[in-house]
Amino acid sequence: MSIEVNNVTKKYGDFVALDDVSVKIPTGQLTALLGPSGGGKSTLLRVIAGLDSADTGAVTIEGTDATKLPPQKRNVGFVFQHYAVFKHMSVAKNVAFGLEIRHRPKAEIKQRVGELLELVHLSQFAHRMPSQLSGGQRQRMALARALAVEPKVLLLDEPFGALDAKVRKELRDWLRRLHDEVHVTTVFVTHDQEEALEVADEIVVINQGRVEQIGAPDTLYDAPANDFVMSFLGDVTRLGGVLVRPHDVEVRTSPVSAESVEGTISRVLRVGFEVRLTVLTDAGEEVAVEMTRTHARSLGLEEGVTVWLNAAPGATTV
Ligand SMILES: Nc1ncnc2c1ncn2[C@@H]1O[C@H](COP(=O)(O)OP(=O)(O)OP(=O)(O)O)[C@@H](O)[C@H]1O
Repeated sequence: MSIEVNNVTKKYGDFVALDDVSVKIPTGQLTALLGPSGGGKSTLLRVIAGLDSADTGAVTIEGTDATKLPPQKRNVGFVFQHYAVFKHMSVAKNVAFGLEIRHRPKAEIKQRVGELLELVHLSQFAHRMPSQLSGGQRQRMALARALAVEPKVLLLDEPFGALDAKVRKELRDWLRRLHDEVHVTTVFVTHDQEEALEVADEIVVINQGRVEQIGAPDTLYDAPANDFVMSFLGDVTRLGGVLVRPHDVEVRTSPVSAESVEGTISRVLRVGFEVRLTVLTDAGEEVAVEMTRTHARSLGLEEGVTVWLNAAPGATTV
């Protein structure tokens, strides 16, 4: 195991930020720490980095007990959301910084910086100043700088947090490809479930200082351990008292079984290729349903139409 966090508790005054957290992160894996704001994700990352110390518990990195080691002795590279760039240094100098303070030979530094800039697709910007880069480019520069000293572990706190949706998506794809190339054990913090589902090999769901579930994206999505994980990883609605995903609600214009729930369509919203319906059931539940436009059209679904709802066979329910 590359990173092991065992029974870590961290308090700020009386407030418990991490409550007996244990996580194992295998070598070479890309892991997301996912959860709502204030849940403890950044605190856990900082404890792994050594920027914060645990009150109790232990952190092991690559078999070495790192609990008491200072950050610079842990062989981790980190990039935090409000990335610190050296504004007065060129992109190449920023990337070279970690190697220069380690007094590596000039020729080696030049070669390594060249390779890294190629890796993050910034070769043509080597001589620019950080202020002449876009947000996404600056973030890639920060990643190159963190990778320069060949850390065993890369820790990223909301690496794409401050960027717009399109750039986030590009960087997300890029991070996945980069990870496939260099295989450095990577842990990144995000509150964006789609980002975690798309990029990570494994997701650790953290809420109120506790680990709710750890698993591959598909496992968490298809077999959530509880209400919290189900609602955090994807949309949910309540049908007949159970949580179900809106696209797993089947709509018919006549009942198919004794379980069919009768209701009236109270709202129809068209978003791109899909249609989102709100159905008010006779029991007073407002059920959200998602389906394709074609399907909605073929059933003649409009506001005011009476329908019967069932959870699709095999649907995930909690
Ligand atoms: N230095 C500190 N002093 C006191 N409380 C703190 C400190 N750092 C964090 N906390 C509290 O610990 C809790 C967890 O914070 P943390 O930053 O780990 O959450 P997070 O899951 O990363 O949230 P976000 O997504 O908003 O960054 C929060 O309630 C926060 O207010």
